[in-house]
Amino acid sequence: MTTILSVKNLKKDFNDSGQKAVNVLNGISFDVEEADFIAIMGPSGSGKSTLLYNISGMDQPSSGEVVLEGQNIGGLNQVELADVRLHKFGYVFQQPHLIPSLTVKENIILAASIRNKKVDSVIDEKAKNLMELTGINELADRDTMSLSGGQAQRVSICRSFMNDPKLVFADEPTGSLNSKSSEAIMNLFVDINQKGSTIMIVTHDPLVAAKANQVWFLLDGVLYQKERLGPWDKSQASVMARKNKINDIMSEIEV
Ligand SMILES: Nc1ncnc2c1ncn2[C@@H]1O[C@H](COP(=O)(O)OP(=O)(O)OP(=O)(O)O)[C@@H](O)[C@H]1O
Repeated sequence: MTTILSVKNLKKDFNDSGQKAVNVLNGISFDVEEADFIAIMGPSGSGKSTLLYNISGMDQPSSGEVVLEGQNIGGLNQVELADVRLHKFGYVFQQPHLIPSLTVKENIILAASIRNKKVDSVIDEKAKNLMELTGINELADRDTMSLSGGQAQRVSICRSFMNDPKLVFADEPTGSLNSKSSEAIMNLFVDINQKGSTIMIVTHDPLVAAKANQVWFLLDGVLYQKERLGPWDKSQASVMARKNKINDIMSEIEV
């Protein structure tokens, strides 16, 4: 197994206008291995999104280390960090944040085109393959304002995979979708993970978390429990067993 990301004694405090510091992450350590698919769960306010932002270069931890492929990204300047975000990480948020004046395909290739300074055939081919994989190739020239929530989220997933990210971070990617679209998006993540991508996803939904290989539970800013679920198996019995296991742990920590 190859470790991609190593997090050591990560702490995050927020200081609100001179008031007492709020300790949100209280010393979290873990390793993420290549092709892991990790769901992060925990009660509201336990620090899930804060953890995701602080390990993905979107925010600066108060202390501790985030080591990506042997490099401590805390030691990077803003330009170097932006480079890591652009080339090594992919992001999917609850809201897809697409650019309304661009088509589906233009949204997908924008960052890659800026990086390469032109739209070359490699970028074009890559976008086509991703649209094919996510089932939106027929929407390539569509105005993004006319997309359903599930379609828009597929566009944002394609966009996040254009740079072949080492690690994809997703914060409640199904949070604004109905259950059918949510399941389709999660099946897509399973598919992508089975092709070798490494994924960390924050969710409140046990059915969403059930598709991951591991579920990590946060409580009061510490990693309370890591549960290995193993490879995804879509049989009804397996789905129910995974969901029940997750619910049991959640009810234990939500008391
Ligand atoms: N920028 C900030 N300034 C001050 N406090 C913050 C900031 N961001 C988050 N917090 C606080 O940190 C705590 C954890 O927030 P976070 O959003 O990480 O929790 P969460 O587990 O993702 O919650 P939820 O499930 O409700 O989305 C909360 O008490 C929140 O108010």
